[in-house]
Amino acid sequence: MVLLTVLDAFLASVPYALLFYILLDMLSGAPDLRWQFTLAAGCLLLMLVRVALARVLNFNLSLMGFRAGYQLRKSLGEHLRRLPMGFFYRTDMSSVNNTLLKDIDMSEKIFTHLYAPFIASVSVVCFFALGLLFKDWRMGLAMLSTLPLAVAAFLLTRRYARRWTAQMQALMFRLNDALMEYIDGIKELKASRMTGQAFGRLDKVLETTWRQSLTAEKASAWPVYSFNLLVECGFIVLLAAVSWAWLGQTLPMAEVLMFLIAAVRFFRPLLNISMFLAELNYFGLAAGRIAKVFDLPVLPQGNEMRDPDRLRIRLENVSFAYPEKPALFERLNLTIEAQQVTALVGPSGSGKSTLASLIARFWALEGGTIWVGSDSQRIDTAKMDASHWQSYISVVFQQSYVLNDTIANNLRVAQPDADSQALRRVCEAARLLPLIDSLPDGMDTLVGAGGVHLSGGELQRLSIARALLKDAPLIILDEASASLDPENERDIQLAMQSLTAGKTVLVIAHKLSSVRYADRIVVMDNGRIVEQGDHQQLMAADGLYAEMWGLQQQAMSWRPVGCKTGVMDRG
Ligand SMILES: Nc1ncnc2c1ncn2[C@@H]1O[C@H](COP(=O)(O)OP(=O)(O)OP(=O)(O)O)[C@@H](O)[C@H]1O
Repeated sequence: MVLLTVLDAFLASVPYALLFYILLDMLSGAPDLRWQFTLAAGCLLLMLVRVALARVLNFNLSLMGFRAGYQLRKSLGEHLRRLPMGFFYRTDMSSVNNTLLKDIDMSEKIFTHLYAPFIASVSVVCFFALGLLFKDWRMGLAMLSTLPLAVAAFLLTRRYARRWTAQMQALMFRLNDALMEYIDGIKELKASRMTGQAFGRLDKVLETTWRQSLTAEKASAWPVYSFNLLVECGFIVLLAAVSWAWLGQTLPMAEVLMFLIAAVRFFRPLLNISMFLAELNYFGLAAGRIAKVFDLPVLPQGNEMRDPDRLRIRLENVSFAYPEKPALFERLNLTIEAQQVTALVGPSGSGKSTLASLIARFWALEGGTIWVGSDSQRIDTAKMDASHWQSYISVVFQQSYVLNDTIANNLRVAQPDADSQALRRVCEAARLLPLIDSLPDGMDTLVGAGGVHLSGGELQRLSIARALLKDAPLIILDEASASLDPENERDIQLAMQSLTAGKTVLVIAHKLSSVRYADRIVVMDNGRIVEQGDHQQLMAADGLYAEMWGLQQQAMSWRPVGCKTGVMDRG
């Protein structure tokens, strides 16, 4: 591709040499029209060759750009997939979005917009400089006289400009974030009548960005300004040299004209080069940000592909701490029996969700082991291939994730080749079928942003249907903590019964009544397991569980009175 671009630049320079001979002939005492036509026809032919070449070049460069962008996005996506959950909690995701959307776009642009023009400009400049030096070294030197100064000025001001370029990009990203924050939060802001304050905040960011970006824009243009100014001074030096040589009769008119025409052709790509180099500054910063994401350490995983003989999970001396936080679990031990329902209960913040996340390997342990399988064939889950282990698990979060796609495609995330009968079967079990059949496009109805709105309960049932389709032997359920209407709640309970039948189930429970019949209830408090047993045993023990049960029963018997004052009274 480089050779083709250089060839194209060479072909672009040749007509100027032909022009010289046309001028020479015109200014001679006996112009030869046939000779001039032949040379002009040569120029035309070169132009046609260049048109054909440009098609090949543009097509291949676009292809290279899209391929590079595709590969980068794919590898970045793969890398993000292998990062621990901690990254997604701690990192400002808008910076990752910016890297994924803007920085990679910029890398694509390098190929589609910069690569060929840059090489072509450098080649044209080189061909012209060599050609003119060869023709008349004095004029050639005059034309190039200010170039070293221009390069030095460019290099000197580049460092200063780079700082401002970085600042300008940061400002743009800040502006994007502020806009996204405003748009994302507009529903809640409206509800709490705070759009005015929030817009004031956005307005402030807009104003600061506008003011600072003006300064930054001026500063970052310095290298291009100084380079262009000094390069153009070269044209003045050339004019003086050409006039001096012509007056001294050491330069014929044809060469005077040729030098002047060629100078215009020489300086234009030179000025372009400075713009390309300035754009390369932006690319350098984007490449740095992309490299930073690639440098993030991934969740360690093994390559064990054995299938566990049973889905019995044993946590042995498990220790874990969130980054920059004190230890949450220290030497925690727990067994989750195969094909039983184990419920995790406890006060908010006691560590229920974290425990489930560790089993699903969203995080790496600090110490201890999570085994799967019977005692005779136990496998360390940390040594298993992550995708292999996750193929055994279905997680149903209380806040379900929905793609902006059809219901069918949302379900097929769990099993891409599932046929429509399988989809209907799981939707029936998840109590979604009546809703889907009432929609005009049925399974092909679009949901998510821009599609049909689904209620919280319906979304959770969609998530259950997805888990049913995956048919994994270990189910982790994060029970909805928010109150649902009785009908929705009953539907979800029935859907969950279908999902969990015959499986190993771990339920993170917020309402004790819903796990009353669990095979085992594990009570957590402050990162420790304080009690375990079935409902009867725990009630008899009269500990934390019995206390929580009593409080929830009391809460259930409260009813609102005096709606006008909002006072709650015990019924
Ligand atoms: N991503 C995180 N980063 C840092 N700390 C976290 C993170 N997630 C949870 N924690 C902290 O870990 C502790 C346990 O949280 P966890 O969500 O596991 O409790 P939980 O029992 O599931 O709570 P809830 O019933 O309110 O959902 C809490 O102190 C919480 O603040």
